[in-house]
Amino acid sequence: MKIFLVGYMGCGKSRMGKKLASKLERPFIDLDELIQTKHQATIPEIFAARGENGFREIERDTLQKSAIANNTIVSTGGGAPCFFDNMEWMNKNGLTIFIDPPEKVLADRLINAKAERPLIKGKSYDELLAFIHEKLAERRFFYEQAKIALKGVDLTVEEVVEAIEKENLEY
Ligand SMILES: Nc1ncnc2c1ncn2[C@@H]1O[C@H](COP(=O)(O)OP(=O)(O)O)[C@@H](O)[C@H]1O
Ligand SMILES: O=C(O)C1=C[C@@H](OP(=O)(O)O)[C@@H](O)[C@H](O)C1
Ligand SMILES: [Mg+2]
Repeated sequence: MKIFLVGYMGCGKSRMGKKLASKLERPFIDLDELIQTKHQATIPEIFAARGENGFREIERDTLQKSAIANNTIVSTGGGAPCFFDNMEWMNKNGLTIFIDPPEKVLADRLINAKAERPLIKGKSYDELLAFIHEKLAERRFFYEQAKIALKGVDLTVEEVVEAIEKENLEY
């Protein structure tokens, strides 16, 4: 089945997805990269041209209508599970994994990776921490619908595989 990595910006979905795909010898797709390729524009350009609502429609269509192959590891964008019926759709179509490090770890990672993320562009460290705190509280409701939740800061790919195997699922 497909495996979907979900969680807040900076939790490591893109990085872990690549590693997991390589470990399991499966194809890998980063949803944001697929969106950028399909639309020949960067995520900030799409936000600027169509607003967040426009981006969310593209995101839903790319997730649900791209015929992503069945055994693919998919790293989603942080907002993907929180709009439309995306979380329900992912749970119906694969195994969902929520990566959940502490808020301060997210802020420490994101402070140097703001430019490509329009929602946090230009924020100071304190503003970023406050923003993460507020948004994560809203988004947790969706992330927690994932089949597997993994806390941990330095999560290894082996720990992710172990958690999947513990579920005793065909994957
Ligand atoms: N376990 C980790 N240890 C150190 N840095 C990490 C870890 N996971 C992610 N990062 C770094 O944090 C930033 C965000 O990671 P990324 O995989 O893009 O997260 P996401 O896709 O969830 O937004 C990147 O610079 C990445 O290299
Ligand atoms: O959390 C969000 O709403 C977003 C997260 C980003 O992906 P990452 O979670 O991979 O940073 C990207 O989809 C876009 O900037 C919006
Ligand atoms: Mg990512």
